[in-house]
Amino acid sequence: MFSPENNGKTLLVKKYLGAVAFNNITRLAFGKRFVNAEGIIDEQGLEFKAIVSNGLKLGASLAMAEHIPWLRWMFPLEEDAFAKHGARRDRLTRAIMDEHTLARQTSGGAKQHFVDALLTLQEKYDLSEDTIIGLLWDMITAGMDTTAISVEWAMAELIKNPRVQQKAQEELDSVVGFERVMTEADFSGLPYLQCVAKEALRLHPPTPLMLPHRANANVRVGGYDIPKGSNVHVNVWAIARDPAAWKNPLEFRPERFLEEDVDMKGHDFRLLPFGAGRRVCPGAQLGINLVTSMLGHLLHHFCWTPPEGVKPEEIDMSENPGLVTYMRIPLQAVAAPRLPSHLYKRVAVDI
Ligand code: HEM
Repeated sequence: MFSPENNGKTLLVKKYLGAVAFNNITRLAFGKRFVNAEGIIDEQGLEFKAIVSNGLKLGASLAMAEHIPWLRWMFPLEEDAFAKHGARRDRLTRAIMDEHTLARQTSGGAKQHFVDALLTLQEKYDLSEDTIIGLLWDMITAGMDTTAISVEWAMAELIKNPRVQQKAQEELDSVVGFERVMTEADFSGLPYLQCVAKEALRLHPPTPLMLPHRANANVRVGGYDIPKGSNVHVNVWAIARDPAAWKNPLEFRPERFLEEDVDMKGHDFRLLPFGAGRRVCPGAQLGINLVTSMLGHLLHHFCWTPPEGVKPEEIDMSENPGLVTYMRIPLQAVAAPRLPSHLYKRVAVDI
């Protein structure tokens, strides 16, 4: 993002967010960056990306067949394609798992990545290899797009609302300053930034209908009879915009959460971007941290404005319908650096 050729240029924001979210999740799950310091993706990374996008494609066809039964004939279950996809995914994951097992054997200790945690606990909890592969891919598919989408919507709101952007930047400047970059340890001193992330997740939950739940008994909820076996979707998007629950619900105003601390991890039913109950998102806190971290870095490092000739209020905020809700028109913006140049260099990290 910070390179002379990007100066004053209109950037497709999601291209960068996708790359960061990909790195975040692969580092957490596998302790691996598949992208080098020059932004070049290696062979394993290309295979990884291809598997992710193929999985999304197959998942979408499955969802269609599942939810619109009378259209099922149009989306025949491609069993062959699923089997091939599974085999490809397992091959790559096994290779990475073997690398980790070897590394643990040679170093004598366990590295702190999700794959190491699972492999170290394999015997104790009787986890099969298939279960470990399944858990790793749950984390990857559930954690990558959700975080990138949330940040894209948040950035659109921040460009539409320069007052909020400036206020978040002033907080970052006073807490982090101009001589270093933000770290997770700064979060507790950045309450406004945290409220910005929360307000973005209120107005733009990336999974607006959560995940489908199936009623395992006949129940009555809010006066509606739900027969056993029904698929139930909870519209958390609509609840978070309900004027009966929120003052000026359509306004992007992070201050509302400084005035009233509303839980967003399943305890306050007005705000449920991560769902609630037994199947609540297990990655909620990680998701919040990743979104806060991406937003903090983007705001500390750059001032964001719409492309030349576009007014902030003209940014298209319509949604692309789907299980996960992308912006229909991907956000484009201009990023002006605001820190000394040495703070934009990539730093090698021990992963
Ligand atoms: C902003 C980021 C995220 C949002 C908004 C989000 C939202 C959600 C929602 C709404 C559900 C369904 C809950 C329900 O139906 O009750 C869910 C499930 C899940 N999420 Fe997340 N998520 C995020 C990030 C993550 C991350 C980072 C991970 C893991 C690394 C993760 C892992 C999962 C898993 C494994 C499930 C399925 C849980 C189950 O079915 O028992 N999520 N998420």
